[in-house]
Amino acid sequence: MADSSLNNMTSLARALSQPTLNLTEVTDVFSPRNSLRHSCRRRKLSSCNSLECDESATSPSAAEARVLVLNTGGTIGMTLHNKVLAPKANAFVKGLRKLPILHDELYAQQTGLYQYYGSENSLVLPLSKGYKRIVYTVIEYNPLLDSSNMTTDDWGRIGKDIEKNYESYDGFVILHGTDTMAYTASALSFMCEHLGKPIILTGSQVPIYEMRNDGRDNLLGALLIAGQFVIPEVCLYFYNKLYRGNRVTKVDAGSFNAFSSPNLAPLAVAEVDITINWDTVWRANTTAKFQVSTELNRNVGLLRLFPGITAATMRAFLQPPMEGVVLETYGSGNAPDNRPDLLEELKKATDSDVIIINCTQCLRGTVAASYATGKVLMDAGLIAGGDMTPEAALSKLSYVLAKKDISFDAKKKLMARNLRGEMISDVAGAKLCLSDNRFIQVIAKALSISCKEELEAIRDALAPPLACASAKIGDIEALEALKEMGTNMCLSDYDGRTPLHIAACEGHLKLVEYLLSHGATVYAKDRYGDTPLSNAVRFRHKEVVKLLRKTGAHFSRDELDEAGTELCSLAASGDLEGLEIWKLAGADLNKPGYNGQTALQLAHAVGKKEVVAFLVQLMSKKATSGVIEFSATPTGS
Ligand SMILES: NC(=O)C[C@H](N)C(=O)O
Repeated sequence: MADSSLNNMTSLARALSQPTLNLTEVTDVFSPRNSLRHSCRRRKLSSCNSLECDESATSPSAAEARVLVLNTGGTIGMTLHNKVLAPKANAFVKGLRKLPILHDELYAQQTGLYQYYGSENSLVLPLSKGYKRIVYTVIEYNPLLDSSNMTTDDWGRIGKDIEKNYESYDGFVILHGTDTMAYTASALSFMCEHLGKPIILTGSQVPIYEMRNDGRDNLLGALLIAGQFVIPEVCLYFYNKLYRGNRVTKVDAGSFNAFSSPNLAPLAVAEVDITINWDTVWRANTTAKFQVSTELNRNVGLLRLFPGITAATMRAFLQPPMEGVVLETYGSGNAPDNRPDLLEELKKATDSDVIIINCTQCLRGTVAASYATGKVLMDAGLIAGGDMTPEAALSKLSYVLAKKDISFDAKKKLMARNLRGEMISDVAGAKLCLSDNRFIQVIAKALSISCKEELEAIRDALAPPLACASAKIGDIEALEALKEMGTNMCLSDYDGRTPLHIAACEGHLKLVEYLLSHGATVYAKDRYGDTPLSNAVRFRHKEVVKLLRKTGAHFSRDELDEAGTELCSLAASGDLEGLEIWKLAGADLNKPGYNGQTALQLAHAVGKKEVVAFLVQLMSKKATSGVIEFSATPTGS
């Protein structure tokens, strides 16, 4: 342990002493801007000169973020009908337009927002404290549902809508009734595989149309987080807190503070500032592309143990077609060990391939094999559900049991494993404590710092530039050391540049792979609005482009807007390699440039025959997952 810390220190020291490690240089790797590119991006933002649209709102090209809102129903949009609350169709967006905290009509008009986004359901928040404009589009479901009416089919529809729109938005907000919100949030957390963007469920206890209501704050908070932070999780936002979706349960029907996450601290709190608890945020750790698995097994159920339950009740519940059961047991996962009749029913069910998960009825705590009354359940073949909520355990069963391509044993193993942060993992507790880290200790001593909060503050201040510096020279060991300190690989330097941006510029494929497997996000945008993908394209790192594409990276809307002009300039200069890499990165070669001409038309007009031939060949090939199936040597003319 001491040795490896010392090694890590050595490699960090090495990173720090590299002559190439001038931090200004590192972060300036991509600073020079092409003014044409940037003026193309700005819609009509620069013509906006009202007091509402101050300079900071209009000058940086990365100032707008897009969020898709799926309105499924719930109290937030309900009105009274015959003295009871029920959803009201086609009223929500109209209502929002009248609320200045949720829509800035002047900005929308002056920047041509409606024409640009082409939707009457597009709205825009006032400028955020972080100088972002969050433009959001609302899709209203028909019918709108009280969440008590939700089924697994509705979960599938939400999942598919997110999948369909994934590349066009920075984040997603799902408006949902509170009654079954914890179930939907849990289910979506499993259904959304390799998620890289925030999906935030919210709703309210009082309709947004009423004078005193919690809907406005909840919606505003969810939008601000979804538009400003790359939290790659299905979350639930309520009463100023952002929770991991599969950790929550509804605990209060009469309070604005309706949800609790008993076994996991909130991912963020929205107080004077929005503070993200990055140490807790789940990291994607994948190089695979986002997809939604809508296959769910409905033969699952929840059974709450109670004193005096009969064997007949147990038997009836475990009958086919039941395939998976969450047994809500007492305390730390206990059941009577003096009831052989019950234990026999459980054993018979597990022997006939019913998966039974042992979850506690307690709000807080975990299942542990500390009592004889708990051990009998393990002996009967139950799987320990750790500290999972019953909602998470049930939806996980439904998701895992529906998997077609894996064996029954593999399904049991998946149920025991932490898949999306829904339970304490095997390595829980192994998280490195900052005070163990020699590197931080040395700094702390030098600065006479002793308390944990101060140490964390130092780590958070030092880590981003150090990680970018390590990325610049391709030093995985140094990154490893930083990771051991608890550094979040998504943190950016003062230019908004993450280690992944830098590694993509440098073409360090192995390091890009490392970062992607350790929590880096492909959707990070620097202060110029550039993504790691556009950096890799600019510096012609083909393999990095392929890997980023495979992981789901795509050009941002702004980058796509200017692709035509960039392609024309490559065509004009006969830059075949440049054209190929843009195609690899997913650009549409038919996109016209600023004067309406496509790259092909331009090459033709200026007599670049080899470019014409190359483009024709390129356009006939399919670029799937960043691979174009042809050789780069152009043929014919
Ligand atoms: N507050 C709410 O949203 C409760 C409502 N019954 C629902 O779940 O849709």
